[in-house]
Amino acid sequence: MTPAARTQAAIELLDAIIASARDGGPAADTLIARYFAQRRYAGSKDRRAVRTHVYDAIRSLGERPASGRAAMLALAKDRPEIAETFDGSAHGPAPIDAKEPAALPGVAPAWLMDALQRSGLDRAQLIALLDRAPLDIRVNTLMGSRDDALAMFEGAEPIGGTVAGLRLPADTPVERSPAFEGGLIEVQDGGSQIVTTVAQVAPGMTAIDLCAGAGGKTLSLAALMGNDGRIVATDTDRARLQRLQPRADRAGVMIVETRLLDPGEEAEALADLKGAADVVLIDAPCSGTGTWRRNPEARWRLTSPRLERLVATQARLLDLGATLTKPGGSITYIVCSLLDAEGRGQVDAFLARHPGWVAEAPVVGSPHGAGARLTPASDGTDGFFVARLRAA
Ligand SMILES: C[S@@+](CC[C@H](N)C(=O)[O-])C[C@H]1O[C@@H](n2cnc3c(N)ncnc32)[C@H](O)[C@@H]1O
Repeated sequence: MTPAARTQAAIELLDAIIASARDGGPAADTLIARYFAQRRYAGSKDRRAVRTHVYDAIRSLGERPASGRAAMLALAKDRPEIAETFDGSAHGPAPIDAKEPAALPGVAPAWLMDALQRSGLDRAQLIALLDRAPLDIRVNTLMGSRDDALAMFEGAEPIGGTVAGLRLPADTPVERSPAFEGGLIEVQDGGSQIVTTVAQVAPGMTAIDLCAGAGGKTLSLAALMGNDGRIVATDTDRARLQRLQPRADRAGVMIVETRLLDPGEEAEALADLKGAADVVLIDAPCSGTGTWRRNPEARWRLTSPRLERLVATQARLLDLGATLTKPGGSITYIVCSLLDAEGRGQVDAFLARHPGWVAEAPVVGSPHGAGARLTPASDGTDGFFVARLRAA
């Protein structure tokens, strides 16, 4: 592909990503994969270059742009080599008209910037939300040690604050490595590993991972429990939950059972586990403002009504967690968002609704309200809020 054709491809992809963000369609990565699956003539260098254009544009624009062309015009303003590709050639974009509007640079939509600033993030922390995420893995201590894995990956470095985390050079082909195929490692952000330790699970416990998804944190819990005890992993998303068991098998995890929940009828499906859990982990569905490093277009998707629905679901899941916890047991509440409505405020509201419960300050990240927070700027991880709650 010529440089102009690469710019045109980025414009087309950005049009699809903008529409998908507006209409609740697939993620940018999925759309990029589909686009190139239909264009086999594009080589790996073309694909990489187009992808870089697309993500550079997404990262640089806070508000959802009007079109892919407006987004690429914004990039072209500071990058003469991109401006030159608007050359009207056969497969390239039409020349730039001086009066054409370009999208405006920014970190996030104005309403979200306000909400994040009110949640205590300063400008440097806001900008760091859009850094490029590093490649982190968790060593499965059921299969081997961190030193075993260190020896298998050139340039690997332990992640501070984790017991089994390693940071790898970008582009390390992790999923094709023998360590991955043999279950010694999983791809997992260092922050995810750190917040899971707040649950303080131990061998022999009964844990409920209420929003287990495909099991990233479930497998962490199982390793921390030494594969001894019981973990009930639940979710309302069948496709995600179905991915958990094969991952558990690969990781040698024997103590997990999965249970699919119907939205709104979670309590009925868990009636037999009332008061049974030493630990309930609630890795709640959230706006994902802490994971923009990986999904920067997510900030074009979020709306205020969607955030309100998420906050209501989180409150309902916390109340359900309280019924599942045994006397003296605890809830660990996690969101990969830095909005107080989903974190600090959510926990304050829980404590007000449940006078018998107290918050125990987690010893990770920085204290934030009754919990703690990790941020890309301060911790070099995705952004998280985590709190540990116990029936007094
Ligand atoms: C942040 S993700 C969980 C990620 C997962 N724990 C991990 O570490 O990979 C939140 C999950 O909550 C699930 N969820 C949404 N509503 C739910 C509900 N009412 N009950 C249980 N899970 C729900 C979503 O399907 C999603 O998988």
